[in-house]
Amino acid sequence: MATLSSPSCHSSSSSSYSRVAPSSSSPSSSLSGNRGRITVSSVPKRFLPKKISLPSPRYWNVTHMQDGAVTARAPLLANETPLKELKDGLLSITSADEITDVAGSKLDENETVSITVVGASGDLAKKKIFPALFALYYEDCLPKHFTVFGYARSKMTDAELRTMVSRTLTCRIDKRENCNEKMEQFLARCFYHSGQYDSEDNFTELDKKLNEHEGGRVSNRLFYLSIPPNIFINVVKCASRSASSSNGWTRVIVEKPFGRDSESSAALTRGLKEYLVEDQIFRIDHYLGKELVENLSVLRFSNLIFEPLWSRQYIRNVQFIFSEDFGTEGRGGYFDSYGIIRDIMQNHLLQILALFAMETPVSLDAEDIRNEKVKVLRSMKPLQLDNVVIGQYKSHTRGGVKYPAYTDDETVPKDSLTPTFAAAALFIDNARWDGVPFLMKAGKALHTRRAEIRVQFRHVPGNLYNRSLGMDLDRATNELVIRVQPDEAIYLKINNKVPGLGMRLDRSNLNLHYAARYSKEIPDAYERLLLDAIEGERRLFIRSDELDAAWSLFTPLLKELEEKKTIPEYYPYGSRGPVGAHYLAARYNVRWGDINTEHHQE
Ligand SMILES: NC(=O)C1=CN([C@@H]2O[C@H](COP(=O)(O)OP(=O)(O)OC[C@H]3O[C@@H](n4cnc5c(N)ncnc54)[C@H](OP(=O)(O)O)[C@@H]3O)[C@@H](O)[C@H]2O)C=CC1
Ligand SMILES: O=C1O[C@H](COP(=O)(O)O)[C@@H](O)[C@H](O)[C@H]1O
Repeated sequence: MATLSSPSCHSSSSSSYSRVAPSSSSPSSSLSGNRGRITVSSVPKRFLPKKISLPSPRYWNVTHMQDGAVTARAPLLANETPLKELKDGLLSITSADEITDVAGSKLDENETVSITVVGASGDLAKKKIFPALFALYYEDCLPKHFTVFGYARSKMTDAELRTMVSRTLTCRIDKRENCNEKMEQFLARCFYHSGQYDSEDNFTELDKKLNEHEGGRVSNRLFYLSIPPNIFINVVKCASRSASSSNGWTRVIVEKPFGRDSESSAALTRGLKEYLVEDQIFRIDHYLGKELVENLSVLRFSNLIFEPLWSRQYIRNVQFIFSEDFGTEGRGGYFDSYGIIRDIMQNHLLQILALFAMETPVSLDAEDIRNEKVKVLRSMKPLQLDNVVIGQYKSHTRGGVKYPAYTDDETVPKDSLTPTFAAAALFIDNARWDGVPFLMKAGKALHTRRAEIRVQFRHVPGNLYNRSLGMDLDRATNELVIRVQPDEAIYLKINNKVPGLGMRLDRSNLNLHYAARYSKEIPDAYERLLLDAIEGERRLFIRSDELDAAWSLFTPLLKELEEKKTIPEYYPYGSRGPVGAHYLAARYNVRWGDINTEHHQE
């Protein structure tokens, strides 16, 4: 029998999460997946929630409790499996081998998952979605019975889709064994149906094909909307009316942008909810699937040393930095009606900020985490124009190579004022963060590609070594850096003595460098998120109230920028961006942490 320990998609979750409310009076209340076994020891009944939404079996949650019977749910299991009865108010489960195989070969003989990539001919599908699905297949994370369907208007045969997909598939550096064989097996499960996005008839044809592949099993269907947002509702309408599952679940992954402002986002949500309930909607923000973003909560909540420092008392400022060393090449048409604030800040950076600043959630359950994130977002003041700097890249020639201006893109109007760079100062009006500047900076066509979180700590009060630290005490404060990409790392800058008989201080890094620490290749964010959607785990997807709160912060500013036709500060392609970002930070006595990196080995 396959067990939890075998597929590597489980190795990352060798310890799992309990839904049981933490309490000092609770006896051992952990629910841990340990090499194929679930161990729950002596959890008092009062700590078990009455009703739990669909769980992720990767995290092996107890899902349901009724009349004293406790059940856990595996990913693709139609019927919940009773584990053991509650006795005297205590749950005592030591082994649950009968629900071991997440990939489903034992448990879901009668179940199937069909993944339809709508917009299969597009850039995202080729670049990210098909490769992520293959990676999941390679890692044995997909259920035994699964089918992938590409759907788009372009005419293509199954064979042509397979050829297109095969060009983008790669094996992990650390896993090349049987790679070609696995690719062939995966491609044999990929099919294509050409159709219009607003044709119920075309979706009925798709439904027929899906039924044939599902072969009478319980059908679970995931639709990935990898299409421009103006056709989301058409597709959801047709898919839900003509191609949703009749006896299993139907879920829809929606790609950003989720609107342009509060009103359009609310309209999109209303439109989606005409055909789907909130639990069927998986709004993806792929930054939430990145390894180091996922690690943020682990770092905070499983290490004693960080959480006590995580407040205005010890933290001077926090910085969220995103930069790309290329422009909008190829995506100018989309980008020009959104700009960098909507493209990166309102979603990716704000989501990371919410995770960074939230209070400890009651549990790792999706709703508990999302509740805390919403609270942070709702505690923030809408962004003010004078707390924002915007920029746009202009052409630049370096080493004989001419790099284009943003407006050189043929799909961008020559007089476009759309920002390709923005810096902003945000504040959270709650007891933990009152007065702490949360700075964001995001830009395209800058000198480097990186995404990181920087936490700058306060000065040491009455520091005995102030004289040895030099004039610039700010630079001598501790700084925690979480480098999301590239070359993932978490490091803490500390002061130390230079070895020798004298007393000279130096700055060094305590460094968790992922490439040095782990030989395993880090999975792409889309792999984690696709697997979560298949398993019904919503923790890393955006709930509609989170989205509303996020738009409320940015909508007034975005409108003001557009109404006033604010002119962006122009910066050369490949530079560090507008100097205005430094003045903005200086207003809050902050220096951007990424500026020093050239002088220090990080
Ligand atoms: N590409 C990326 O890196 C990222 C993309 N996204 C989002 O993911 C979604 C898909 O992105 P991407 O693949 O780049 O998009 P594309 O522009 O490549 O569009 C995907 C497919 O949709 C169809 N399509 C394109 N334009 C239209 C139109 N005006 N009307 C009807 N159908 C159209 C085309 O298929 P056909 O003509 O065959 O029907 C196309 O192949 C978008 O919402 C995007 O914002 C999010 C993050 C990153
Ligand atoms: O969502 C988006 O993200 C990409 C950057 O993603 P990454 O995972 O490569 O860092 C960005 O290029 C794009 O403009 C934006 O829409």
